[in-house]
Amino acid sequence: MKCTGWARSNSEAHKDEMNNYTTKNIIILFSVSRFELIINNQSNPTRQDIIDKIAGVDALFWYSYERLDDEILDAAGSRLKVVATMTAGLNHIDIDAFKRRKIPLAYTPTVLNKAVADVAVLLALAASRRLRESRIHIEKGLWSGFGVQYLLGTDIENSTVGIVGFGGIGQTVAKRLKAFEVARILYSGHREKPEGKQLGAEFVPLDTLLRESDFVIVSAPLTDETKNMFNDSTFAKMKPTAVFVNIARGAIVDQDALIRALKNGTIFAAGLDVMEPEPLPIDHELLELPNCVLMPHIGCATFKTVAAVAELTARNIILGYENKPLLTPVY
Ligand SMILES: O=C(O)[C@H](O)CO
Repeated sequence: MKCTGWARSNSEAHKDEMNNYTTKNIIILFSVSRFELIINNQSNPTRQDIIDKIAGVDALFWYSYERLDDEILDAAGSRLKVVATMTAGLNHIDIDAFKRRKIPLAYTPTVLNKAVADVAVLLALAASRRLRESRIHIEKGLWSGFGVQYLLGTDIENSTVGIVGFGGIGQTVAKRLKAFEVARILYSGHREKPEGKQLGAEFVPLDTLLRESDFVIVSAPLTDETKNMFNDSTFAKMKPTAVFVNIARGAIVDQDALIRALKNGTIFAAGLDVMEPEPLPIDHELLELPNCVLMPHIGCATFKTVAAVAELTARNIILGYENKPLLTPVY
């Protein structure tokens, strides 16, 4: 049995990390199930690199945002029995192609909720307390000492926080926010969730959320409906003191509109773990904005979480190969 894994690591350090903390468990799991594991250690494999190497595998362990579609499934060939993506997001996958071919497909919801929610809170605090600007002040010698008006930020205590997309990650963010004694948690989405009441969160229309929130945190999946959902008109509805956080997918935001909103003071600040494109070019305008805190899409990147996500992916592959029900099937 052959299974191929594709890492998206783009630095030697990241690769070592993968090897030490993630691949070790996977190798053990696969070897006891008598899989031959072909590990791709190539930094930034191109689509063609992937296509060239996956012919004849029984399973794909997908750790990449490369589109997973008919072309890839054709390249893998008729032996392919199961595919598992090491992501909670599914926007890079043509799910219909899997359904048509009846190939089991697994993903990794839930296990990364806490790590990603932590990053949402981290970015909310970092942006509201002007972390990037503060660092610039120190580096450039602009720190002139104590000043009553110096680098004032906005408080999270007693604030209204709006969460757009109240799935597992959004709900975990709400749990964490309790510790900060926020005044209200609002959420929007397709429907009211039973967990909302338990968490003391109010289901409101998006416009209400935008108008009333001091922090707007996006944790919705990227779909045709959410693509560019944050644009000039959405930002215009937000408070000029609002902090915008995105830990979901960059394409949910019209990034040029966000840059305008940050430059013009339409909103106060932003914290982003995701952007477009990824990796962000080093001369991108987002990097020049003092009121924008950026992280390179590492929401789930803790040693423990990545290991758990990798293990779940491997277990799904083994189950799928043995024709058993997947732990976390996509469909
Ligand atoms: O979809 C996911 O799993 C997250 O974006 C982690 O990278």
